[in-house]
Parts: sequence; C-alpha cells; structure tokens
Amino acid sequence: MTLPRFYPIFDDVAWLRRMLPLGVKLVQLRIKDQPQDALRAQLTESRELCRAHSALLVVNDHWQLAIDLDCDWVHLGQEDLDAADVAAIRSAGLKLGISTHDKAELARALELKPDYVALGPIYPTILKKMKWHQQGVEKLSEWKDRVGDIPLVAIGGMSTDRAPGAFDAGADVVSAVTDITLHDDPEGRVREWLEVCG
Ligand SMILES: Cc1ncc(COP(=O)(O)OP(=O)(O)O)c(N)n1
Ligand SMILES: Cc1nc(C(=O)O)sc1CCOP(=O)(O)O
Ligand SMILES: [Mg+2]
Repeated sequence: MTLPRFYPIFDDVAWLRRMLPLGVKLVQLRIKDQPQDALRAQLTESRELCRAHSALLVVNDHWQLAIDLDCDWVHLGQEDLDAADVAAIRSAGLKLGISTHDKAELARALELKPDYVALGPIYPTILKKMKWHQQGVEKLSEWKDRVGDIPLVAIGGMSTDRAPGAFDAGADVVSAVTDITLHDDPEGRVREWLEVCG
C-alpha cells in the first residue's frame, strides 16, 4: 500500500477545516479527554471533511467509535492494543496503524498485520512525556528492513528540515504535530510540508 508521505496529527476538527483545503491527504484526529458526545461530533465532522477532500482519516485510540461511525482507519499504541478488539476492528474492515518503540513492540505489531507501523520518537518531542529516548534516523533504516513493504511512519520531533533525512533513512511517511500547531503560520507550514514531502 502506498500512503501519502505527509501525515499531520491534530486534536480538533477545527484544524482539519483549515488544513484539508490545502491538500493534506492523510490526517490523524488525536483527541484525549473529551466526553463521548463531543468525540462523536468531532469524528463525524472529520469523516465528512476527509471524504469531501479525498483524504484518509485515522482515528487515534477510539477504535469502537471509529467502527460505529464507519471510519476507515484507526491508530493504536501498545497500551491501546491491550484493551482493543483487533478482530472486531478487522472484521469491520478498518485499517490499522500501530506505534512501536522497540523490537518487542515491533514483533507484536507485525503479528497483527498492520497497515502501517510507526516508529518514534525519532527526535525529542515536546508533545507528551515519553519513556523512550530519541531513536535517531538510523533506527528507521533498521525498522524498514524489518517491516518490508508495510509503510513506515516516522514520528516525534519531526520538522520540515528533518523530514528529508527520515525519508532517506527509510521512512515512507513523516508525521508531525507541534511543528505545525505551534508555528506562527500553521497554514504556511503545512504548505512547506506538502512541498518537502512531494
Ligand atoms: C502515527 C502515530 N504514531 C504514534 C502515535 C502514538 O500512539 P500511542 O502510543 O497510542 O500514544 P497516543 O498518541 O495515544 O498518546 C500516534 N498517535 N500516531
Ligand atoms: C503522539 C506521539 N507518539 C510518539 C511516539 O513515539 O509514539 S511521538 C508523538 C508526538 C509527536 O508530536 P511532535 O511531532 O510534536 O513531536
Ligand atoms: Mg494511543
């Protein structure tokens, strides 16, 4: 499977309203700590916006809601996998992306036949506290050897300047949050990302 090479992550549908018209074709909605009705409204509008812009929407964490709302993709981390019903996700036809941080997590992910594998944090991230030290781009080459044709996503501290190095090392897709959301001109930054990612 070939995925778009630029994969921004946002915490509110309002970002999707702004960024999808610029040409973003793969986007994750990563919402923490919202009540179920608000989540449902966010996912429903995001699904419709992505359909209207021919973009892929990946729902982080909320796999049951993604099934219920007829979404196409979910992203799960290792702790999410402990509680998720992967068989239900698969039988509902959803595609699945999985986070990995070490070889044991990668082995677990590969057993589930993921539609992409993410490796992070490639560089230090300020988005959330992580127990993992930065992996470095070299680890992307090792991961690419291990995942073969499964798309490999580089995440964590990524920027437009760092993206080419990640692609050269073996990433198929580069994901970013704060490089966009904390930028003075998020739309301008997304345009730069789209250019860098070709
Ligand atoms: C593309 C991508 N990679 C990694 C993550 C992290 O997932 P997870 O470890 O479950 O952590 P949270 O994002 O849920 O805090 C991701 N969301 N997307
Ligand atoms: C959500 C997330 N997961 C990571 C992982 O390594 O699994 S790093 C990360 C944060 C990415 O944000 P930023 O681009 O601002 O560093
Ligand atoms: Mg998660």
